[in-house]
Amino acid sequence: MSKITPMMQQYHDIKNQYPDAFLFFRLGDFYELFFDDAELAARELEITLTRRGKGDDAAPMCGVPYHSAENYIARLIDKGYKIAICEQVEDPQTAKGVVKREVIRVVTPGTIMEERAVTADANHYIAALSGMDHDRLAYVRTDLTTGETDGGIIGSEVTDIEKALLADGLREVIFPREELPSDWEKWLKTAAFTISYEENEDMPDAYLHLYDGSDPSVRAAFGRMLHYLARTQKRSLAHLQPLATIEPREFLQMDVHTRRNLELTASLRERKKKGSLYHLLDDTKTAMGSRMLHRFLERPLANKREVERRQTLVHQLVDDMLTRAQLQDQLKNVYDLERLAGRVAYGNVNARELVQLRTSLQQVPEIVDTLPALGDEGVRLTEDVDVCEALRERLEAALVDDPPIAIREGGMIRRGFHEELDEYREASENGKTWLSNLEHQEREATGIKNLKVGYNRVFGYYIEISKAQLPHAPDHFERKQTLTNAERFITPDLKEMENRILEAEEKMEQLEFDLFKSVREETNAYIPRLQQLAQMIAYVDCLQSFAQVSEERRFTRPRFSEQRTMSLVNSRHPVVETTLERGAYVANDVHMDDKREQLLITGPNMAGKSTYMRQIAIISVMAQIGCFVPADEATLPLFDKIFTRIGAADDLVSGQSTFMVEMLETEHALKEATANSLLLLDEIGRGTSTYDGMALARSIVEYIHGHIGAKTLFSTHYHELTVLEEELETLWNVHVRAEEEAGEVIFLHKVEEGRADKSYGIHVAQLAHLPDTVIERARALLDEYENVPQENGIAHDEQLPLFTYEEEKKTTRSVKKETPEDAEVAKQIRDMDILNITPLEAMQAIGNWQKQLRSKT
Ligand SMILES: Nc1ncnc2c1ncn2[C@@H]1O[C@H](COP(=O)(O)OP(=O)(O)OP(=O)(O)O)[C@@H](O)[C@H]1O
Repeated sequence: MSKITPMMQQYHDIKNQYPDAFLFFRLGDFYELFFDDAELAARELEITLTRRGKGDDAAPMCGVPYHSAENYIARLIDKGYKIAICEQVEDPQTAKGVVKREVIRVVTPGTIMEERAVTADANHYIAALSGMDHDRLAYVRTDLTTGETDGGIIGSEVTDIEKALLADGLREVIFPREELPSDWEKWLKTAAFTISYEENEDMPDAYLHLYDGSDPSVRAAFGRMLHYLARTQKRSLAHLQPLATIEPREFLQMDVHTRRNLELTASLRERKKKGSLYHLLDDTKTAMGSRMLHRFLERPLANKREVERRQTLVHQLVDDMLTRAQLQDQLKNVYDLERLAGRVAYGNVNARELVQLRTSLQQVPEIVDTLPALGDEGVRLTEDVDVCEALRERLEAALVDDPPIAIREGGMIRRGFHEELDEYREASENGKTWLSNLEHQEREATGIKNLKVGYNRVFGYYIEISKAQLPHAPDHFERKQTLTNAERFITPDLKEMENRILEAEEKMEQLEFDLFKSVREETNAYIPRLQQLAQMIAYVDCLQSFAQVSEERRFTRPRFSEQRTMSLVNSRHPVVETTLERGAYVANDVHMDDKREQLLITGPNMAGKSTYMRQIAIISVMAQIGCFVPADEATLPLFDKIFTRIGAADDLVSGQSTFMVEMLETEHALKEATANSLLLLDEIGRGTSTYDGMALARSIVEYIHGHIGAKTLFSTHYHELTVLEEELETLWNVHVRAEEEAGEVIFLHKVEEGRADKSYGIHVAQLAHLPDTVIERARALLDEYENVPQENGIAHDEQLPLFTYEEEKKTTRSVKKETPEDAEVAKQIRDMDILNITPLEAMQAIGNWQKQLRSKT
């Protein structure tokens, strides 16, 4: 380190302060990265790695041009990295020694503001936690682009955190640097967000007004957030909004699996908006409206008054098509006020964006005038909003209609706004007129027809004469530059005018920039009012979208039942319906009340059991966000929680056995559900042996019946369970009907009372084109099983022997005698600890058993 240059010393000093970020070190027109940063960035960004210096001291280096840095930064952020941006903070021309450099901002996944890195219709959250050592944990969540902040108290288990925080768009979480509970460590390893640390959790004085609650943990989490933001952003956070305390009881609670399973905001397989309920309901006209809809879906309400408030407006908007159309037109001209306000606070808004703000404000009075047509609720929305008229007028007076993006090159400020500016402008324009007259005059005076007046950066204004005409050049022309075919001259008058023009232009640009900054400052003072306006507009946009979609798709206004009755006539799954031809979806009724709390659903594979269950949950969610629902008539309980145990698509990733996950989720549901909850359990117990599975399924149903009383839909292939209807008072059998015609199964998708008479597994296998030999053999076996005489006296259908242990033993013996190889394989299967093996190990084990069994023939 002895020969280290002062600049590299400066680099190391700064880098040491930002060990967990790429240091973008400004050197002239480039940001350079060195050492490990350089090697990693070169790999991640696929840019060339070079070296600075020679021999052993040579430092690996790579760089990106500063004018395209935003792009590279966005790519690194996307991969979860942080970037400390280190600028030259003094003029290199006048600096003594090494130019002074400072980190002006640390860009992190949760704090990036740049337009290209944020999605218009999604929030991007950064969260902070506090109170890890207690059994209650506080969180605060902020979207820095819009300034929205919420928070509250949750339990300290991973599932609690997931429920509160793991919305789509969580990009970064700030922790204190202390021991974390061990199950957290495991969870964090698979986390899709960036982890950051901040120790200080004292609420900074400047922000005290943002939290008016009294909870010390929430205050601490908010303090942690603010310190982290201050440390990384190093600028005003004036656009942060007061913290909205989230009271879980006010909302319909769903865990992460449930939200994913129901495909509320993203499709299950591809995790895309398309195919989700969000996509279906989103006919919003503004990005703010679209983001609010997303938040509605993440947190449906459990507060009836609030739901009905939304419903009332949606109802009005459905009925009053004219007002709806008017609002839609008005909303189309409203830009993203929330993010514009954020950029104003951040000091990186440009004149074009302020014009967008102005255009939006010009729409507001019309929207405010339209809303009262929607009755009392419409009027209520217009109360307390400030239409920011003075700001609108100021922006109208100050800014031209189509300003450039650059803010230092003039062309932004309207004539008549500022006297001095107008004078400079006039001077510059007069000068230009003088110049264009000059060309004409000199042509006349000299008789040179192709004489030209031109401008270049090096020589300024000049008069150009072609070589052939040179002899006619008058004496007072001073020669300045010689080209191949022409000669360029200046005159004293020309130079004087040039000075006047350039001086005026330089002053003009500086003055325009100053004026722009002062207008931006003035806008700053309106931020809270703009945010409030943005909320109102987003709300109206969201509800008009509900109304539009409800009308187009023939949704109906649901009523809420105090008696916890659910009665749906001709209900549909709104998303599946759109994937089928018009009219192909089979609508179904649902009836549940306090005498009919659990429905046991049987029916063949592919009949539509899962769809029916999801449909009920989705309709409940739609009702609780204030939207109409896909049914002819709908009465619903106001649920407090929804639990689902459907499918296993995500389970493989977590490394846990599918059955274990199923049991963990069931445990969670049984512990948390109340009589006001909705439970969807799809084929519980199918992941273990028939005997085990059926026993578990039965005891779970009994438990829900006896201890919880939640509205429950339970689908099963264990037809034996249908006898429960006789034992459990509030449990009823329903089935999805299918018919057999000429050996083919026809799915009717119709849900009817009573149990299914038959399973159609082999038909479905046939539909899936399994080899004919397999199908025929299966049919023969089925016949054989079905014809085994019944001994144990249980009332059951034709399919039962397949699932009865005693029968299985019997039939197995009748088919083939057990060999020593069979016994050995059976022992290995019995001894296997399936909770502690990977899917790959399971595959290998099956492969071995196959080998053993095949070797005996
Ligand atoms: N009501 C309906 N009307 C029309 N088509 C439907 C209806 N319900 C389901 N379907 C169609 O049937 C397919 C299978 O439905 P679903 O997955 O719900 O069956 P399932 O009974 O749960 O099957 P499995 O027991 O194999 O899981 C769906 O993808 C859908 O295309």
